[in-house]
Amino acid sequence: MNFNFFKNKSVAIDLGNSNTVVSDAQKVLLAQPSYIVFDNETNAVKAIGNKAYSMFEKSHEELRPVKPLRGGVIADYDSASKMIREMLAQASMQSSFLGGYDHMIAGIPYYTTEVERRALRDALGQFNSRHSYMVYEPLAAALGIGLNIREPDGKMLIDIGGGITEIVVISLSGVAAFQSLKVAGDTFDEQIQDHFRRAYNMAIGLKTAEQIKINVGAAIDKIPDVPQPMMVRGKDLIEGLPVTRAINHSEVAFVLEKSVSSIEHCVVQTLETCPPELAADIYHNGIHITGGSAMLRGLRERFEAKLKLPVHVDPQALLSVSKGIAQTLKDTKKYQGILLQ
Ligand SMILES: Nc1ncnc2c1ncn2[C@@H]1O[C@H](COP(=O)(O)OP(=O)(O)OP(=O)(O)O)[C@@H](O)[C@H]1O
Repeated sequence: MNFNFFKNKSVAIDLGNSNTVVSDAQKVLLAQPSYIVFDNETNAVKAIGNKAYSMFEKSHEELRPVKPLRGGVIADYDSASKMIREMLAQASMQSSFLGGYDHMIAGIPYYTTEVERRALRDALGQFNSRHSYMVYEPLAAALGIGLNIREPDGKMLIDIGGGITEIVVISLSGVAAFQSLKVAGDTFDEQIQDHFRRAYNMAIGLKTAEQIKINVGAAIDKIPDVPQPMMVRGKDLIEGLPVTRAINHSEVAFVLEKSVSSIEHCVVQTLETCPPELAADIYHNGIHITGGSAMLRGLRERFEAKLKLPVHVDPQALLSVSKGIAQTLKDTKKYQGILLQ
């Protein structure tokens, strides 16, 4: 007999704008795009995660693809709840025979309204869990990259995800200064898509725009490892015919300039509003960047040149939040101070 079946399980959920990561205290159980596809007529769930993402922008009227989160928070409650349920099931995190989960901890952006927090709380409430908590994502990310957030030592963390960028100064398990802006990976994709339309009368999908960003995207022109230009396929808006066109990293850097400089501006503002003792710590510790969009080429070099500070990019930028939440699962007593009801 499997005795684990009788033991309550605990689960960490990083419900992101672009990706959802489900883990237990030890390991990642599932990491998939935050997408769900419904049957338009019956409202049944047709696909979630990778499969749903592959159907995006390629479906027909019988299917309804939904991206339930926008700007890092739940925008479509019903779809988000169903997506979480299906993902937990896929991650083999069905509740135990004896009834539900022990702990459920989910990440939430630092800058959220009470209504947005309630949406996540309610989505977790559908499960029978003895304790459910939320934790601010930038604090979880800091834990995930191995920073000691409890000591009286200022640490600046920039989390650039899909829908939101959060810049926080952490000390004594709390946030001493912060800025949040809804400019992140999705904005980059939209700007690339828009550029093709305006400059070349060429329509491309958002998934293609994301591929361009990942393959040849950059935050500056002068980068150490220059990628090969990418051939992009799309549709000519005037003739309606398929066309291809090459794009290189310099052009993408030009397109992303406005968004990247708005993030940079917020980092400067956060440093300006930061108490002097903590600013001195940051000058010593440097800045940590995480979240999937931290992997944009040249971002580190650009921030270092602008801020004259060491900048560390997290090598596991897509997983820092989930690793941090998993750490709080391991010892909920120790982290009680950062767990929100
Ligand atoms: N190599 C890369 N270069 C640039 N961007 C990347 C790269 N890899 C992934 N991304 C982008 O990272 C973003 C997803 O990051 P992440 O999973 O941290 O966000 P999220 O947690 O889902 O979003 P949020 O924190 O806003 O809720 C996407 O926009 C994706 O295109």
